[in-house]
Amino acid sequence: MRCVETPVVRGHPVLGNALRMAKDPAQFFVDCYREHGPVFRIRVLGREQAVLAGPEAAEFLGTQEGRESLRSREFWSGLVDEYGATRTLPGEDGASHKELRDIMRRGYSREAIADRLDELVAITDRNIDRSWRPGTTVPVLRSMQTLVTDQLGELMTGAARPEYVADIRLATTYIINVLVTRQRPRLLLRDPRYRRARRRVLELSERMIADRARVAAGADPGAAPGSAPGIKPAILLDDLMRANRERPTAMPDSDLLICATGPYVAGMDTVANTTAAMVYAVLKHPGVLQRVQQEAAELFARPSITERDLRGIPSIRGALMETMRLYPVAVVQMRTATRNFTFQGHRISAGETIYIGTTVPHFLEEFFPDPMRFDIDRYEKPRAEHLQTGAYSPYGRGQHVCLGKTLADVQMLVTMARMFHRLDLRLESPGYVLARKTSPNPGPALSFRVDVAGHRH
Ligand code: HEM
Repeated sequence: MRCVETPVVRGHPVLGNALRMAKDPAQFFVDCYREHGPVFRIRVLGREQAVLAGPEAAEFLGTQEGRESLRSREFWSGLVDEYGATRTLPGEDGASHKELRDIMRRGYSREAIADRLDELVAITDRNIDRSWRPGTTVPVLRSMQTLVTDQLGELMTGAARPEYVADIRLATTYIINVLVTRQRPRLLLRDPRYRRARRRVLELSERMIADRARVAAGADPGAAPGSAPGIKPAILLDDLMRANRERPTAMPDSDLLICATGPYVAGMDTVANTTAAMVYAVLKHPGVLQRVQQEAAELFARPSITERDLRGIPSIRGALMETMRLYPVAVVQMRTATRNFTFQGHRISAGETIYIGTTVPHFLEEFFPDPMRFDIDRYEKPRAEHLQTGAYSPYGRGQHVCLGKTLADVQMLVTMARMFHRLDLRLESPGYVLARKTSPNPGPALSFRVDVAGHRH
């Protein structure tokens, strides 16, 4: 079969497409797709890579051909080496990936959080009372990072560890920027601030595991020197430790250490960016805010909330889904070609670095009419625009599709419902346009602040 010549996106002689991509990655890939079609090549700092974009590319990730043609290993090998592990979940493929995913499935599932929604509300309240006081101006992204780390720590690892928030944040930033997306040079890993954060995160892992072992042994972890009081259930950590005990070749000590902090690396920045963007998007649309607050008032009129109750909040769910469509945290999925293959008539060679532009359809008129409009009613039947083939992929696609996606949905729905219920927030001015950053993940800039006009409840 004759192959089509793959277009190369024009760019700066030295920087290639780096600047355009760094400015607004989602828009960059949409523009390229419009100009060049579903396959094109870009150059970033001297490296050329293929991009497969659009609905067919998103679907391709989930097909057998896609699974056999693409692998994730290279993108995560830097992290594995840096932390002395043998493998990580996002960096494995095929049977090895399945084995790890099976070990972690229960811990990352809705089961980990389903009967703990009141606890989630209590953690949110604790953060509101501490950091969102009436009359103050709050840096939204930082505050959401703190809140999310508090939630993930308590719900997934058994105890909130506020003293480690700054270290987790810093280490995660370096991991994503230097080791995974490689937007920054490796030299930065020598930065003493990173070295300290890395040490502290490993120390956190060791503490979590030691505390959990004491719980399993029946000791009161609150009484043990150096351990956090009030240890809670932690399915993920328990399952990881069981695998470590019973199948040490599948989960050696070195991998246990890095897997234990997985929820933070996978969940902190993604959830904080998304919820911060949702704060902006909802405040920017007063009609949406009103509907969100109405549903939240009904939700919290109940003495206790369950997962079932979350089915009755279509406006809040629509606002979250619309935020994830317009402000995707994971714009592309990064892969390497395992073999030569043809996609849409274009030849891709084994060993090539590939970006799969799964979120390009989020911005296409043919899937989402008036795509830049924040329209929270797109997701209810009969419209259900997201259900069109390949249209909506905020959590990725295929075998690496976000393992925590149901948990993340629940976490974000409850958190946002609670915050809009309790807080009277205002944008700097009604005309304010969100300042955005792209590193380590795309999201609201650190400068994004809101005024807390008061507490509603
Ligand atoms: C806004 C929230 C989130 C978004 C947008 C998101 C997005 C994603 C995406 C796109 C991937 C696939 C990456 C790839 O294919 O290379 C992924 C993987 C993953 N996510 Fe999430 N995520 C979110 C929150 C969470 C949370 C809260 C957790 C758990 C606490 C989590 C755990 C994971 C895990 C364990 C994987 C690796 C799955 C695998 O490789 O098999 N995520 N996420």
